[in-house]
Amino acid sequence: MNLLAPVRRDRVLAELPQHLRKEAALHVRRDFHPRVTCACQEHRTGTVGFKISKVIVVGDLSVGKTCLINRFCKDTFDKNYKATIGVDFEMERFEVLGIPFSLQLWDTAGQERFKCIASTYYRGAQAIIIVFNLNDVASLEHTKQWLADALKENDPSSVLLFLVGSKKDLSTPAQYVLMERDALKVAQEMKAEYWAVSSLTGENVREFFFRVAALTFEANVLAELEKSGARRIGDVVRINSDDNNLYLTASKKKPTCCL
Ligand SMILES: Nc1nc2c(ncn2[C@@H]2O[C@H](COP(=O)(O)OP(=O)(O)OP(=O)(O)O)[C@@H](O)[C@H]2O)c(=O)[nH]1
Ligand SMILES: [Mg+2]
Repeated sequence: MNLLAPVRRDRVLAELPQHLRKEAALHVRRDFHPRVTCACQEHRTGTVGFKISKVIVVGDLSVGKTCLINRFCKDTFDKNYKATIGVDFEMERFEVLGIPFSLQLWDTAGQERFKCIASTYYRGAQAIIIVFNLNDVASLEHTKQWLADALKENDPSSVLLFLVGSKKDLSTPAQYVLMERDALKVAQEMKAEYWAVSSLTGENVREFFFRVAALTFEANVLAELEKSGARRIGDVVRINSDDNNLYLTASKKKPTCCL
């Protein structure tokens, strides 16, 4: 893979992609954080343009993790089940607000016998995608355990969480409504952003990964700004301490400028 090849035109993000459900979103701002927009305009994003952010995808066997990644990265869908053995990964390059940004998508095995190998790849993730099957309530219940395992290897205070219901094409509207109600509750408990997708039809797949790329990028730039001391003392820059953040955890002081 050539890291220097131009970014595909359909991987260019000029605006913040929106959440699916406001009840379970990482934040509900319409635009990128003003500091991020400002830093990108001035090319003050530190190492973000050169960084590859790691995203891990976990969940029960056969919920559709591999199909989800393949639909987005290769625009393909295979109706035959081929279990992932250990892990697999795909690299996807974006341009966000004019800055190159790459996501490394780690597709892990859901089968118990491969879990041990897969879990050795959990460390250092900037985002965790927990997938369940919208037509299988047990797979939703198991997401809590998948999350707990993934968090053992990562910093819970900085990692972004996404709870994704798969195989939306297989549920009737009435079944979907019931499942979504439960899934939103789980997402809120986890402080995860909720999505529902179909890799067969492609519904919401692109929107979802664009959101992952945008929020991971935004968190990275904010962390860089914080690290580089480009903030004023007492002006805490944290993605999870924003006014519009539903999962508010810390007290905050509103930024008054983009520095
Ligand atoms: N109808 C439908 N079938 C799907 C969808 N996504 C995946 N599948 C099917 O579900 C089965 C399992 O999909 P995979 O993507 O291999 O599942 P996985 O989560 O990667 O499984 P492991 O690698 O064992 O953990 C395959 O037969 C897919 O064709 C979807 O959106 N709709
Ligand atoms: Mg797989």
